[in-house]
Amino acid sequence: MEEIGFLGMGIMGKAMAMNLLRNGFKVTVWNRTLSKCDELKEHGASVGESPAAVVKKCKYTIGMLSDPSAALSVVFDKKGVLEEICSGKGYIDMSTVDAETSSKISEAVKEKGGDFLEGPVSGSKKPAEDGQLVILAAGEKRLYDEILPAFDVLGKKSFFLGEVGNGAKMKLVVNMIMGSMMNAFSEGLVLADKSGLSPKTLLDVLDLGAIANPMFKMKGPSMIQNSYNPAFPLKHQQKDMRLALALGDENAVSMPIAAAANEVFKKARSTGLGDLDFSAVYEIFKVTEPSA
Ligand SMILES: NC(=O)C1=CN([C@@H]2O[C@H](COP(=O)(O)OP(=O)(O)OC[C@H]3O[C@@H](n4cnc5c(N)ncnc54)[C@H](OP(=O)(O)O)[C@@H]3O)[C@@H](O)[C@H]2O)C=CC1
Ligand SMILES: O=CC(=O)O
Repeated sequence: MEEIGFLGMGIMGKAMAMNLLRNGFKVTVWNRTLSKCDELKEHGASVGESPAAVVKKCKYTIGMLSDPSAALSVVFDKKGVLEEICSGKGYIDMSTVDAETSSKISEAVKEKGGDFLEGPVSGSKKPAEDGQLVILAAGEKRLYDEILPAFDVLGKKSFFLGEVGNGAKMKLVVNMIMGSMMNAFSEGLVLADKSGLSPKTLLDVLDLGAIANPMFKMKGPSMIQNSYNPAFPLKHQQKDMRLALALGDENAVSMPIAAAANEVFKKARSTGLGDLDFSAVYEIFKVTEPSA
């Protein structure tokens, strides 16, 4: 397969690029904070000096950026993707963004003759390291077919969902549910504790019943030890709730549960928990109001 460019060496980008390298792909990486490319370089990656330089060198370039403004910035800014994208090249944005952001990027790339695919992923740091992501692609089907060998390394399953925006929307729906679940889970852990039950026993009970799931199983034990090493940063989960609520607004869908969960994530961000794992929202539920 052709050399792959990779923009964004955050938690996910680094794990994904490393995985491609491990599986024999030639990879050229770029990150705004250049030092985050060092480890990749030690494992055989080349380093590009700008997104434009990476796109110039590679037939396919993947972006994995924090949010809509970062995703737009690497494409539209000086020395961005648009300066070098052209016919015969493809840009694949795997960041979690809204459909409007994705469409803006798609239109600009297509105007230059390039192909565009969105491919947000479900699954966190560990699935990214293990090539077990779920890829929610949409956009140019030809590019999807061409990039599939790389997707097969990055993920356990890829979906092609049709027109640009459908991948973004699917990802936001999934993360809206996940964020609401994390709030309910946190509330339950606190309720168990305050009513004299063992949170650890609650985890065991949950894991044997109909609402057992990998997220409770993976996050629960570290949460009850107040440990929130970031796999999925809380600030990104709050961004996803915000974007999902906007999607609800557009479609006149009432979302009281997600809206309440978003408020708690906002509170967590405002108290300095944004860079911790999203499970740190548990800390907000633990705070007891002073009695009158
Ligand atoms: N972590 C997870 O479990 C998952 C995350 N996602 C999504 O994947 C995306 C990346 O997440 P994750 O890796 O965790 O995030 P990180 O915060 O670890 O990394 C964010 C990346 O975006 C870059 N960035 C931020 N702002 C800009 C900017 N203005 N210009 C250029 N680059 C910028 C950062 O560069 P710098 O190093 O210079 O700050 C960094 O490379 C997000 O959209 C997230 O919602 C999806 C599934 C799971
Ligand atoms: O977006 C986060 C995830 O775990 O999926």
